[in-house]
Amino acid sequence: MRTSGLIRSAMPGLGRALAPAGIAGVAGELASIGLLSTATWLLCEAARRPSLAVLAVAIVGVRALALGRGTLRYVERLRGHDVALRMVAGLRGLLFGGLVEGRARLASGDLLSRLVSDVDAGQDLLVRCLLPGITAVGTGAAVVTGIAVVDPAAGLAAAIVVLLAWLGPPLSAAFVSRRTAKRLAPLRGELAAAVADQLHGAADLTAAGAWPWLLRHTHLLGIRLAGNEKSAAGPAAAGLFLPATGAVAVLSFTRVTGPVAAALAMAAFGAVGSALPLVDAAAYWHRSIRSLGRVGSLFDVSPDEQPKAVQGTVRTLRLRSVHCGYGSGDVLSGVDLDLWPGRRVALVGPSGAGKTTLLKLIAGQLAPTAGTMIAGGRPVGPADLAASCRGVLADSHVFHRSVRANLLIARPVAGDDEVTEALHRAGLGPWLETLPAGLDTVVGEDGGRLSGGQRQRLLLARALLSDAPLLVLDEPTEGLDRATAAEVLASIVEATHDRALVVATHDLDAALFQEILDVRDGRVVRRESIRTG
Ligand SMILES: Nc1ncnc2c1ncn2[C@@H]1O[C@H](COP(=O)(O)OP(=O)(O)OP(=O)(O)O)[C@@H](O)[C@H]1O
Repeated sequence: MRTSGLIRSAMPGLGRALAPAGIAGVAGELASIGLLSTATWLLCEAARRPSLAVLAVAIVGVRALALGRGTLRYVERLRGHDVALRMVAGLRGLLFGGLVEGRARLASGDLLSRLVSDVDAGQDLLVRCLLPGITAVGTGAAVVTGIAVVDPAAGLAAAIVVLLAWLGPPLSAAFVSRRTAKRLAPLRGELAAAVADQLHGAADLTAAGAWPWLLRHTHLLGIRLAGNEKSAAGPAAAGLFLPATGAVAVLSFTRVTGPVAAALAMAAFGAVGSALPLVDAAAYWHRSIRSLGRVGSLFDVSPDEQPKAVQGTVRTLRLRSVHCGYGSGDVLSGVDLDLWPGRRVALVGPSGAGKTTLLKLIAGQLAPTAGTMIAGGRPVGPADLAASCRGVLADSHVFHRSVRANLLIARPVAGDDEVTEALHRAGLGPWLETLPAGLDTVVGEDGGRLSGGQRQRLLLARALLSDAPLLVLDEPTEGLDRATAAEVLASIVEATHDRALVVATHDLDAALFQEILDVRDGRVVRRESIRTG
């Protein structure tokens, strides 16, 4: 999806919503420049000892402008951030809605943290780019017009410097930031990794006496980073001379003299100064547009990946000659598999053979690169499978919430008795009885307060509680002793007699399955059908 379309969908009527903030921004900046000019005029005029009445008007003007400046800036910040936060909320809603409905997908390399910061970049685009842009252009145009009304020659001089300030430093900042961004990002990453190494490996470094080497490496990285950041700040530093240039240009060309000339010079100083935030805006513009482009690309789901009009959920699945991988070549080649309610299939084979990859394909987490996937006589895509399949996979997440909340994610309407039964079936009954807070026990970030085996079985209980017709389990009894593992697996098979079950295991109890697929190097090399009673 294009960035402009993404923004329009996330926040319809953005222009209208942003207008009050833009107007307040320009008015606030004009009040600030008016204050500077009036105060300058007042000081110069006071030296001539005019009547008190003349000065009194200017003094009231200064007070009013000072009050107006603060109030208008407050309104601009309030309105601007309100619109920006609403837009970010809209972007999140759009993205999560798209993910749920299969109109968007996360590429496998998308880290959650990057996704969050990419969405937040929408806020920067409004608050740090668009609003400063509107304020700078509106203020500059209004002040130059004002100066030209008093003295056209001074107006022309001011216009040239203002134009220079609008274009020169921002364009060179955009150019420099584009060039340095390529060097800065890896340098920052390297520095962060070196600092993390020092923190986590402190004991080993001390024991090995390797501190001096790593400290020197970190120090050199810091120096290189500072050097690059300094050159990135060049255009902003050069821009600081421009306001004074504007004032001098007006004083050089104006035909008016005395306090009015000083006031005009200060007005030009302020108008050029109002363009300085454009330097930051230009740097942020590039970054924000790239971030939003990445968010938009998540919506570029090919027609094959979009949910098809399958009637109901996928209950039977036929894979024929399916190939699939992680973007750098196929891991699975030419896999055939048939699933239907009550079908129990075991995947066996050496580590790295492709068992998990096949489970991810069935769960709709990976798209096939070739072959067909048919359900109910129609072709289906990953989104259809994702809606019909639950399971236990290595990257399944445990939420920092209670045991109950972690299970109810699978079926929010389930009662406590069903939740407890699922936990018992997954072999967590004895553990549950030891918990003082029972189902209300909070399990820690990603199940950090659970042992590896307990975490795995909590995920298993969640999958069992769901009413998904397809279940995929990756080593569901890992970490259990043989007797308990056999008991848990038998209980799973009994609980899922009306669904299709695919289990990847290194610890096979053949009697529980109807078909065993031996996977090696991404191919099914042997297929054994077990006759069950
Ligand atoms: N996220 C990934 N990105 C790229 N390659 C991957 C990814 N996950 C797995 N692979 C590769 O795919 C191949 C199959 O891995 P997979 O996890 O499916 O094997 P497995 O049979 O489940 O192994 P194990 O029994 O150890 O879990 C391996 O060569 C692995 O390196």
